Amino acid sequence: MSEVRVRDLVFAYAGPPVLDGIDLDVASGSLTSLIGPSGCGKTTLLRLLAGFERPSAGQILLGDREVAGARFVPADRRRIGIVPQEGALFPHLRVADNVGFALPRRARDREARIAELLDLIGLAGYGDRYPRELSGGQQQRVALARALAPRPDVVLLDEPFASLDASTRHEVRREVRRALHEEQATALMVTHDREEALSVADQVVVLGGGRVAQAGRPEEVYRRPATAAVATLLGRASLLPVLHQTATSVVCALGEAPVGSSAAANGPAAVLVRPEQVLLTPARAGEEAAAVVLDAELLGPVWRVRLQAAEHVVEAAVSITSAIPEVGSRTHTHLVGTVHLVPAVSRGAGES
Ligand SMILES: Nc1ncnc2c1ncn2[C@@H]1O[C@H](COP(=O)(O)OP(=O)(O)OP(=O)(O)O)[C@@H](O)[C@H]1O
Repeated sequence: MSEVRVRDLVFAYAGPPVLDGIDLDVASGSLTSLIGPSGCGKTTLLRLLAGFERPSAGQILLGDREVAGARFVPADRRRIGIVPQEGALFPHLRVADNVGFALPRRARDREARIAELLDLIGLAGYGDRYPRELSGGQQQRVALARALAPRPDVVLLDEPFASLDASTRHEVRREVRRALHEEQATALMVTHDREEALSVADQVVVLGGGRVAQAGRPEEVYRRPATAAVATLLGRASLLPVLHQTATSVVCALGEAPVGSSAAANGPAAVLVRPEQVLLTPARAGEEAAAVVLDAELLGPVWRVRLQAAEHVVEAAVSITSAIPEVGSRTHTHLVGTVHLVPAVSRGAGES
């Protein structure tokens, strides 16, 4: 499998550029998830990588091979495997023939490769079935096997789990990740789902405004987002003004916390507070406290508690095993661990 390199890629359909200077690296044998607001150009970028569109400017390299730039290699000569959202299998072909579709009919190792892939996706023995006899999750695994069969240089997955229900989704994405790793596939996956983007990938790339807003390891982009927009795209977040700052700590409406990192070295900053960082201690009768409980919503393992702290509404995640904070009650707040600072945006713009 090859690494993918994209340099200063520009693309426009008819009006202004949808992609306006994309730089991207995907290491050989790794999985990158691509996430961004709706309409930011994720699918367009996949189409450019696949060779379905020609860039207006810039370069795409698969390994050492330039496929777009000074020259243009068409889609059928790029050695790229594609896993679309759903409905990708040929309904009239059995599972084995779907998997072997891109393998030459007379190839000596055709049957062995099909068997190997069915085994890889946990569907050994399903080769004689038709797609309609499989569940949605099994169909998506077959679509992956079909994309991997000819040992492509790169695999592109366009929201491959979007049509699956929540419980199947978890299992199928774990399976797909394992299969991609076992095949040492270089893969790029578009997703709308922040949890999916963070949980399956070696690298998360966030698109916004036609460019790469941030690229990094999942934990890095979640914990140390470059901007308020990246922070809120990847998880629940409150962005609070800095009330006071020393060399090592900040004070905000929820109290004081040490600063762990900052993406706002050159200007005004906001404090990024994730719900899981906010610890609540109910105030005793008559005691002054920083926040008032507005409401609480059960999400399963945690309560999502909304608090009013000064003029800000802030979210806290309270474990189901703790006491439920009473609506209207006052509570002390404590920030767990260090906080990260992002460049301040106009009020309300980055809150979720
Ligand atoms: N064939 C097309 N012709 C003209 N404009 C298009 C075409 N396809 C997409 N666009 C526009 O290009 C922009 C990017 O679309 P794209 O589908 O790549 O975004 P996306 O990030 O994948 O969106 P979503 O998350 O909603 O699937 C959008 O504004 C879209 O309306």
